[in-house]
Amino acid sequence: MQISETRYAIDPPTAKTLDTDGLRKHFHVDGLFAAGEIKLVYSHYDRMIVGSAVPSGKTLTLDHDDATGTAGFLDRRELGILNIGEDADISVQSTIYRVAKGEVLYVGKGAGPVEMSGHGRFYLLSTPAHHAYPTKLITLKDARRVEMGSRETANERVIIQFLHPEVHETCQLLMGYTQFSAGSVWNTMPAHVHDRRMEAYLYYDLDADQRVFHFMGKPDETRHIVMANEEAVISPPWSIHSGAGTGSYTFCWAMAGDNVDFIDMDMVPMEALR
Ligand SMILES: O=C[C@H](O)[C@@H](O)CC(=O)C(=O)O
Ligand SMILES: [Zn+2]
Repeated sequence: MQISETRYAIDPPTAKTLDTDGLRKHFHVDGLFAAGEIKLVYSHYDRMIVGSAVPSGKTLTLDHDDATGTAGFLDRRELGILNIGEDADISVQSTIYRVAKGEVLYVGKGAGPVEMSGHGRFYLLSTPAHHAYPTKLITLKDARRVEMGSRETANERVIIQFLHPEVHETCQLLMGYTQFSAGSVWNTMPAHVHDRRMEAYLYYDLDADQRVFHFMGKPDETRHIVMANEEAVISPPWSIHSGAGTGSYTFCWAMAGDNVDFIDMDMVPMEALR
């Protein structure tokens, strides 16, 4: 079953009036990774769709959703799929891709139905597309690694870039995940914004009894959202997106917008944060 939900784009003056429930209703995404289901959340920020598919040994097909107003889901969209579960198969245009945990399958515009099977836990990200780039399995070996942070500031981590112009060209979807050195728990601090691009995070590989405090908001009007394992959060283009975990975790980041320039960020000086 495919469940679609729409999240409208909230502006900064509205965001600052929201209480905990209001913030969660607009930005926090839970209930993903339900067994036997495809779940999709349609965000009006750059029309990114964030979702999941858990075939649970059967086959789930992503083919159509009324939300896109097209016959086929991928008629005018591209798709990135990250497997956070067991190695599993995805079939696109009669080719079967064996996707291991930590690998990303890019599916280009116009590729048709996507059949997911086995015991994968697939995280789905889709954005509008204007060109058909080839469908490709991107392995850890293909991905680009950028080391950041230090032990002293508890943010020693590696940013592993899968959908990035130097790895595999896409229309607007940029995607990868960040892993930490033992004991490092802070992501994306010093914080940044990029008003040209929105971003979505999925926190995973977090123990069930641990949480990540995810920070959002304009730099001078920050809020936090408490995140459990396998929960996602939508970051508006004007918002910081940073988090600190009470335990170890990995997170998948994905962006869409005007450019595909990963390093195009406006860094926020510490003294500007409030
Ligand atoms: O714009 C880039 C994104 O916020 C993330 O890639 C940041 C990140 O993975 C990190 O600092 O760990
Ligand atoms: Zn960012």
